[in-house]
Amino acid sequence: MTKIGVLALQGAVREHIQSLEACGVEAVAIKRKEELQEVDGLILPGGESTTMRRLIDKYDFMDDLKAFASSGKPMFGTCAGLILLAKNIVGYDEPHLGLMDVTVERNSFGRQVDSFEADLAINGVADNFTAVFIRAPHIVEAGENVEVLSKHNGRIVAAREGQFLGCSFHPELTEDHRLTAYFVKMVEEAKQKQLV
Ligand SMILES: NC(=O)CC[C@H](N)C(=O)O
Repeated sequence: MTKIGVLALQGAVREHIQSLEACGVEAVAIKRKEELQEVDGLILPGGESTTMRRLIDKYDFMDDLKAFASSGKPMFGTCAGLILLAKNIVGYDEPHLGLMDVTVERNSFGRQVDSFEADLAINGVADNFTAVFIRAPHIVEAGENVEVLSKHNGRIVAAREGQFLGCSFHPELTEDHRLTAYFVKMVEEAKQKQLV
């Protein structure tokens, strides 16, 4: 059975686990780097990217997360998780994981509006997806191999580059599991390829 991990250092872990289970796969909270070996794909949840980065360093996850990516297994970064995945972060000299060819800007929907909902069209996923944004980043620039999946008010809020999927919002906070299901499919396809 396909098994997907959710990095459980901080942030919205339980809701992602429930969403994955609703999609019919086994889901595990990853608290130790050794546990990465058990899973076929990984979700980096929303939360606070600077805190998550601190915990990645504290629990010595960095090399193992990069090795996970090098093995070709899919990774899905949501909100703070997208910031962790990005190769460039506006205002920072260094990225965190630096895996996905996008530039992101943190807290980029204005300070007055901490959170809001928007109906999005997401390519290959849904025509009408209610997305919850919480102090969300957006993708300022996407590399040539990045497929833009969704925009909100002209700003890129979901994208895919091969094994990497990222979104600005929190897909785990509603009962709509279609974006999680899209990631599950990515993981199943990658797993299939490795078996052949
Ligand atoms: N909901 C979220 O994940 C917010 C992300 C947070 N603003 C950050 O920069 O890490």
